Amino acid sequence: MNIVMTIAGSDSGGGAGIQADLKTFQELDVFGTSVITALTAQNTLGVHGIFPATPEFVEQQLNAVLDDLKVKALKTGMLFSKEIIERIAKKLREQQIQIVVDPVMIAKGGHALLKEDAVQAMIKELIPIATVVTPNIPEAEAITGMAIDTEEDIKQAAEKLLSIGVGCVVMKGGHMDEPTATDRIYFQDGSTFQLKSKRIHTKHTHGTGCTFSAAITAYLGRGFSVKDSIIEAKKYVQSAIENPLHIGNGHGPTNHFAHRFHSAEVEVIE
Ligand SMILES: Nc1ncnc2c1ncn2[C@@H]1O[C@H](COP(=O)(O)OP(=O)(O)OP(=O)(O)O)[C@@H](O)[C@H]1O
Ligand SMILES: Cc1ncc(COP(=O)(O)O)c(N)n1
Repeated sequence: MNIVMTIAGSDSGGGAGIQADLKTFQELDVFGTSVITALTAQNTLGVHGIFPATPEFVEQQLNAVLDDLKVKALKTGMLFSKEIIERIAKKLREQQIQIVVDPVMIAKGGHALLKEDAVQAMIKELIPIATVVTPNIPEAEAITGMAIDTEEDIKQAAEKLLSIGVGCVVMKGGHMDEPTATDRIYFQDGSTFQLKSKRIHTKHTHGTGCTFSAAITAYLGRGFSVKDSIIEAKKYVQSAIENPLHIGNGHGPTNHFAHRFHSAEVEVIE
């Protein structure tokens, strides 16, 4: 059995964070373990409160899992503070685990999930040891300090991220004003490709980023290449967005059952 891990925040509403990650892991046939950085009181309408774990307790969870279980790949999501990032990075530097960093900063409803002073710690400590980083456009802007409006801006921002040391950058296009949902992928060796799918006009996109990065992690844990993991993860998230569950009164969650009966079309452009 392939074991993977998520280091993220809990979403009581079940749509994002740890809950989205573990559902994705289960659906994609890997054994999911978790390190919870913070509890959020949250539903599809927004975040009502955050109760962070102490950095010491985050480290205790991480040690408990890693001392016993052979984790092949892991993802990080909501990390909340610089102290938590520093603890996690110190431990992960000693491990041989493929790391997917989803640099979660702000929830769909606008609530901050990462303290402002933690962005620098993410850049210095975590991104350099990551296999893949998956920023959306606002996150890429916060990390690189540049405004991103055009395709050329996306390429330049990706190059800045690669210069920090990460192996592969997935610039997610969910926030771009484009008729398709296009993700642009850049590798250290200069190779690049795009993943294009139909843009779904829906408000039910709570947890799309979490689901996508968890799916990449699941496929890495199963031994897929980085490129194939990203392609398969895009298919999983596309079918989860195309078949919304229509639950809750706000931004409803992605549908983790969808891939069982619906295979989504994703165009790979080399
Ligand atoms: N409306 C949409 N239709 C189709 N695909 C979408 C749509 N919105 C986002 N995606 C896809 O979902 C994945 C996640 O991208 P997105 O930009 O939503 O991440 P995110 O903003 O980090 O998500 P979250 O807000 O959940 O953290 C990407 O593959 C993106 O292309
Ligand atoms: C615990 C947690 N982690 C991540 C997100 C981001 O997801 P979204 O941007 O869809 O709100 C969230 N809302 N809550």
